[in-house]
Amino acid sequence: MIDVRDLDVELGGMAVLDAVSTHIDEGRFVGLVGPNGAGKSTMLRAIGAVLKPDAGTVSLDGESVHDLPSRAASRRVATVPQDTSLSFDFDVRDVVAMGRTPYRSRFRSSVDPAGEEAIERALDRTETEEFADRSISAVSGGERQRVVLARALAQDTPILLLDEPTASLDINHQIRTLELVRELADEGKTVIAAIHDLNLAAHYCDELLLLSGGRILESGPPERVLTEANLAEAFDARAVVSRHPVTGAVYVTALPERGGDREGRVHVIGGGGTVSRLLYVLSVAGYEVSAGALGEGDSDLETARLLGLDSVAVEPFSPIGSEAREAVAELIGAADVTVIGDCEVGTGNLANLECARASDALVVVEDRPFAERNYAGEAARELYGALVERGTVVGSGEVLGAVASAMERNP
Ligand SMILES: Nc1ncnc2c1ncn2[C@@H]1O[C@H](COP(=O)(O)OP(=O)(O)OP(=O)(O)O)[C@@H](O)[C@H]1O
Repeated sequence: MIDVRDLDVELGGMAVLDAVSTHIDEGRFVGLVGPNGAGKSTMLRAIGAVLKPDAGTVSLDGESVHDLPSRAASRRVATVPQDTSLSFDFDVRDVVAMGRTPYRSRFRSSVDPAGEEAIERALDRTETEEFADRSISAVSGGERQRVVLARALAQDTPILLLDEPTASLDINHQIRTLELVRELADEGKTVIAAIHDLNLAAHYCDELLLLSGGRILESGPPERVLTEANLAEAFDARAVVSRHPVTGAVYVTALPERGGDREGRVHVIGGGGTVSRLLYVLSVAGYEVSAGALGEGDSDLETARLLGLDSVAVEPFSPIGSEAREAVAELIGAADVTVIGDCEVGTGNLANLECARASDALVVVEDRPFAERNYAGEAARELYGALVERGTVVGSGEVLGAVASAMERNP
């Protein structure tokens, strides 16, 4: 159990950590997230007794880490620093063996019965065995990062502190490393890791601590911490938070700032991925964009959600019910311009197109000619034909211009 109480750290005359308090239970995997310079490394260094705080305490199972003799502290906490460069030229296996230092006597060439096994196990779990006999100066940056993790594992501590453990790793090893760290936590280790990739952090960690300007802005399960408001405050970034469609984990997408100069509301009718790009382009241009109705599972709906747009969702592959129809009518009523994407004119879209009739300013995207589309019967064809006649028909590359003109005509 780690208990951090009112931690203050000043560096170079600046308050880097300001009254930081938190409590971490055994076997938890906690992700430390926050912008550059927030104080993540400093917090890890203070918890790992690498740095003495100016005020406050860090207790491990009730004992102050800063009062423990260094060997005792090293048997409790292992740290993998951000900078893994080593200034000596040992073989990888010897570097990993250094993790056993806290268990070796300085006076006798004494025995560390668990040592060999711990070293082999650490090499095995970090997949560094294959280059164990190579010099540490002859491995890549990412391989070295795994070696330093192996050294920390060989240290066999109940607490593991990792400062950006995946920073120089390829995508495969990022996942493998975090899977390993997850396993270690499930086996009972308490892990705190500074992680820049919010989505990896959300997927693997039990809890997140969001640090900003040396203070904890939020802590708790990923869905509580990674909110649009918290991300805006901590990172000064526009981001939308959704659920990853495959893993179900909280998923953050950082967006470019809205262009800002385009004003007005645009409603988009699409489906089957025909308007995903369009939703993005209109939204980034600055418009308030809404979409729908779209079937659950439709990639256009996923995009709308990722972009944080107003959308109407319905059961997939079924006609749009009266409630959804009303919602669509309301969005179209509020919009200055309605855009019909290059989508199917099938049963699914029929009610949307009927609602679009009410729009005073219609832009119709036609990458495929009228005749080549699929229609759900003659009535659908007629309805669509009527909309085409009333609207401005453009290719998908010209939509932004067409929307701007329609806005001007319909202020
Ligand atoms: N030795 C030092 N002297 C003065 N200021 C320092 C020192 N070490 C760190 N800082 C400052 O303390 C702040 C916090 O640094 P820290 O490394 O803890 O941030 P971080 O959240 O880990 O950042 P990053 O994501 O960039 O690694 C930064 O503004 C940094 O410039």
